[in-house]
Amino acid sequence: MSVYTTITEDELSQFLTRYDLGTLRSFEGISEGIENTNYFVDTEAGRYVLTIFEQHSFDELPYFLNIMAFMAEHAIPTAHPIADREGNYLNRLHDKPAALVQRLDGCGVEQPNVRQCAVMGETLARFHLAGRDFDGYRANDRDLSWAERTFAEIEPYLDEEDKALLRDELAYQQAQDWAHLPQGVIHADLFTDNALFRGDELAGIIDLYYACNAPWLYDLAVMVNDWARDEENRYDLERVRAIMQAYQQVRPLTELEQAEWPAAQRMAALRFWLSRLKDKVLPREGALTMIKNPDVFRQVLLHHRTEPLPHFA
Ligand SMILES: Nc1ncnc2c1ncn2[C@@H]1O[C@H](COP(=O)(O)OP(=O)(O)OP(=O)(O)O)[C@@H](O)[C@H]1O
Ligand SMILES: N[C@@H](CCO)C(=O)O
Repeated sequence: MSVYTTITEDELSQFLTRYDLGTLRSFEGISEGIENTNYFVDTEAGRYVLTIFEQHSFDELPYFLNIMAFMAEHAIPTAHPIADREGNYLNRLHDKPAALVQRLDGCGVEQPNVRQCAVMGETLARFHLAGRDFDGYRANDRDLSWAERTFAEIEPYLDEEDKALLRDELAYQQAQDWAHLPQGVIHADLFTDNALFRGDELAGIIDLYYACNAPWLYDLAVMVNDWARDEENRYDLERVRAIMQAYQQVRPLTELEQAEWPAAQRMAALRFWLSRLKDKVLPREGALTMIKNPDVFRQVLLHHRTEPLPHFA
C-alpha cells in the first residue's frame, strides 16, 4: 500500500484551483509503488497522477520534473508534468512537495515479450540521444564510490563469502575505464515496473527519480539485467538480443563500450545487490520500504562474472 499521506476531496479541490484543469471529477489512491503517495485524479480537463513526494526535498525535484517534461517534448514516451497557472511543476500539499503529471494509459508487464524488449531498447537509445540537449546536470549518487561506501557500512552484517565476493567485485570495477565511456542523461532505474504498456505499444516510462549523468552503457545494462531475466533468474538470450539490437539500430555501441559491456552488466548488478542489501540489513527508520530480495542480484552478478551476456553488435 502506498498512500502515506491521505488527502480529502476538499484539499484536492483546493489544490487544483492553482491549475487550469477545471473541477475535480474523481480521485483514488494507487496501491502500487513504494516510495511516494500516488493518486489517480480525474478533472474536467483530463486524467492525471498526483504524486506527494515522501523522500525527496523541494530542492532536488525540479531536475527530475524538468527531465520528464523535456523527454515528453522530445518524443520519448514519458508522463509530462503539469504546470500550474504560474508555470510551476512543483507545488506543496500537506507541507510536502507534490506534482501532477499526465496519466499514461497502460499497465506494467511482469515478464516482457521479445517485442516489448525491442521497444524498450529503441526507446532507451532515443532517450540517451535526446538527453544530449538537456541542460540540467546531476551527478550519479549510486556510482562506484557510493558502492564502496555502502559496502563499508554493511560489511559487519555480511557473511565471509559475500564480503569476499563484494571486495573482489569492487576491485574489478575500480580497474575499469568508466571515465572514457560515452556519457549523458540516464534513467538509471528502468526496471519492468517503470514502463507502462498497451499490448506491445509503450505508453510511457515512469519514475525518473534516479535520473542523472552517467555512462549510457550502464543504463543499458540496468535495463537488460531486469528485462531479459526470467522468474528463475536465468537470462533469455532472445530478449537480450531484442534489446541490444533495437538499441544499436539507433545508437551503435563504440568499441570501448563493446569491451566494457561485461563490466557494465556486473556494475549494474552490484548497484542493485548493494542497495537491496542495505535496505535489508539497515532499514531506513520510519520508511515503509518493502524490502526487495537482494539475492536476485547476487545471482545476476555471479552469472555475469562467469558468463557475461553478448552485446550482439
Ligand atoms: N504517469 C502515470 N500514468 C499512469 N500510471 C502511473 C503513472 N505514474 C505512476 N503510475 C501508477 O502508479 C504506480 C506507482 O507509481 P511508482 O512506481 O512511480 O511509485 P512510487 O512509489 O512513486 O515509486 P517506486 O516504484 O520507486 O516505489 C505505478 O505502478 C503505476 O501503476
Ligand atoms: N528498481 C529498484 C528499486 C527502486 O529503485 C530495485 O528493484 O531494487
